[in-house]
Amino acid sequence: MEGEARLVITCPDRPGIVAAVSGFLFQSGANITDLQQHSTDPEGGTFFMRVAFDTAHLLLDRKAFTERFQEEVAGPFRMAWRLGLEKDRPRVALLVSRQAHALLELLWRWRTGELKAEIRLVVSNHPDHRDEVERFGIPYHHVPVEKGRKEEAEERILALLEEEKVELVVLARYMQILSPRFVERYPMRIINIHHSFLPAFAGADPYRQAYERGVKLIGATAHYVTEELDQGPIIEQDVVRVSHRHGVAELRRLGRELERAVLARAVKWHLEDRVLVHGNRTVVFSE
Ligand SMILES: Nc1nc2c(c(=O)[nH]1)N[C@@H](CN(C=O)c1ccc(C(=O)N[C@@H](CCC(=O)O)C(=O)O)cc1)CN2
Repeated sequence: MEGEARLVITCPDRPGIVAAVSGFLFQSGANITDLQQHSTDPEGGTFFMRVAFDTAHLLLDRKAFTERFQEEVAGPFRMAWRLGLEKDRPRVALLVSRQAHALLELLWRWRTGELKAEIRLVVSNHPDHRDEVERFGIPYHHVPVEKGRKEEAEERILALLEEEKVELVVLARYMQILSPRFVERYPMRIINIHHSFLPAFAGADPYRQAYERGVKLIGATAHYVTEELDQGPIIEQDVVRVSHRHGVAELRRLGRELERAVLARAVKWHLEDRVLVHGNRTVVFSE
């Protein structure tokens, strides 16, 4: 629904949370269209909820709604929460290196309206994809990463992200390890597609690792980026069967299909406020 709002909540589990939230929304004249919840342990665990509702009334006074919710519900239940509106368009940057399949998948899904975001720029350490990106009407910034001068390159990228007030960074096969300084600027707001079924084959060239191991499944993993390479909270994964008949090139071809779909689903769910992080795990509320 174009006019939908969603409250996303994390709090200590206890009786009465759903009643308090749904009661508040009822009193506010809102009609709940979807409500999903999860508790890590009803006896003193952590409670997660995503409730979607119409916003006809909310558009009248978003400030008053949020102030009242904080005072009447979030404060008493010690909730961490956020309010997202379907009409919001988070500002997104896409980073890419040589391989463009994941980038182009995101651009196509953005163009068709599936990804409800404002893609403000594409940044790459290679010049290869300028023409394709500019055909989508999106600025392309080539920021080469010279050996031993990664910090300078990151400074340039961070300046571009800040200038565009970027809220989400997507690594669409961007093959540079981000420094702790970069990562801490965007906590749980950098999504990477790793080309293996993590935790198997973290690091570089996972398809060759998979071939040499003789696996019968290969996969792709979309995760939030943390300082530790490929260790961040997993958002989405998928696999495909392979066999002795597949060489490394064929594994890469089959893997690219997975990478495109897995990253697109992860970005879509993040944009729709469906992903909550708890430690190094995620709670993902389904479509
Ligand atoms: N801080 C983080 N940065 C990045 C992560 C991450 O999880 N944390 N994921 C990677 C993506 N990636 C695998 O999915 C990956 C990218 C790059 C490398 C790597 O060894 N890069 C070398 C340079 C290689 C080159 O120049 O071609 C390096 O950065 O020194 C390993 C894994 C993205 N960043």
